[in-house]
Amino acid sequence: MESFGERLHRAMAERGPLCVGIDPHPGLLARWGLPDDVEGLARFSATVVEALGDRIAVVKPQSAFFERFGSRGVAVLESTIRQLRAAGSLVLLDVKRGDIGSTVAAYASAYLDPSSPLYVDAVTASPYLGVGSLASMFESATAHGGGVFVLALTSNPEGAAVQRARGADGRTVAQRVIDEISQLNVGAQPLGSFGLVVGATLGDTGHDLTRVGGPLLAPGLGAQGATAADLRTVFGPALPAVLPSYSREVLGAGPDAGALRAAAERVLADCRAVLRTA
Ligand SMILES: O=c1ccn([C@@H]2O[C@H](COP(=O)(O)O)[C@@H](O)[C@H]2O)c(=O)[nH]1
Repeated sequence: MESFGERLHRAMAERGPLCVGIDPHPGLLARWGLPDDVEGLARFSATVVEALGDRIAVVKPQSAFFERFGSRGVAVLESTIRQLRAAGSLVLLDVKRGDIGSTVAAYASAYLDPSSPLYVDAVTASPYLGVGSLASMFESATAHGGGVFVLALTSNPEGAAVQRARGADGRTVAQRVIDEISQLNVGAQPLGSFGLVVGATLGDTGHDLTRVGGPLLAPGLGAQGATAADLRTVFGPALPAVLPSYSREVLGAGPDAGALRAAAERVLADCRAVLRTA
C-alpha cells in the first residue's frame, strides 16, 4: 500500500505545493450571499469542491465550522470529504484531536479507518497530552496509508507560552514534539507520513526542522498576515518539505468558481516562487 507521505509527495509534484482550507465562517457565508445554516454550509462546501477539488493537492476542511451545525453539519462534512476524494484531492481534516491513549484509539477509528464515514487521508492532532498518547493514530495511519499532522509551533500568538516553555533538558516543548515526530519518519522516502504544523506567522523560530522527514503544514498565510516570502525565514533549509495552507485568502474570492480558482492559482504561484529557490 502506498503511504500517505508517498501520495502527498506525488500530489504536490503533480498539482503544486498548496493546501486550501474549507473554513465556512459566518462572515464568508454572508459575503457569498448564503444563509448561515446547513443549506448555506452545503452550498459553500460544494462550490469549493467544484472549483478546487480537481486541481489542488490538499484540501483541509476545518471541522469546527461543520460541527457548529450539529449532526446535519457533520453530515455535510461527510459528504464534502467524499466529494473531495472523488475529485482527486487529498483530504486533511483539521480537527486537532488529542486525549488519553485509549480515547485517541477511538479518534483513530473515526478518521483514519477506511470503514468510517469520516475517513480522511490525514488529520491534525494535538500533542499536549504527550506525543505518545497519539500512538493509535500513528498506528492506524501506518496501517491504512494515512497521515497525521501534529501541532508543533502554531500560528497564533498565544501558542508560544506553552510551546516555547523549556523542559529539564533545555529543549522547548515544540522541539521535543519535532524530535519525536522526526523519529517516526526515519527511513521514509521520499516523504514521511507524519507531519508537523508550524505557523507561517512566526518569523525565525530558532527550532531545528531539518530532520523531520515529513511534511510541514504552514497555516497563517493571507488572512493572518504572513506572506509566501515569510516561508523562507520561518523554514530556512526545511523549505522543500513545506505545504503552505490558505483558507480565507482564497475563500474570500468566492462564490464564483472561476474567481476561486484564480485566487488559488495566484497563491500557488507566490508559493512556488519561494519554494523553487529552496
Ligand atoms: O497553527 C495553526 C493551526 C491551524 N490553523 C488553522 O488553519 C486555518 C487558517 O485559516 P486562515 O483563514 O488561512 O487564517 C484555520 O482553519 C485554523 O484553524 C491555524 O490557523 N494555525
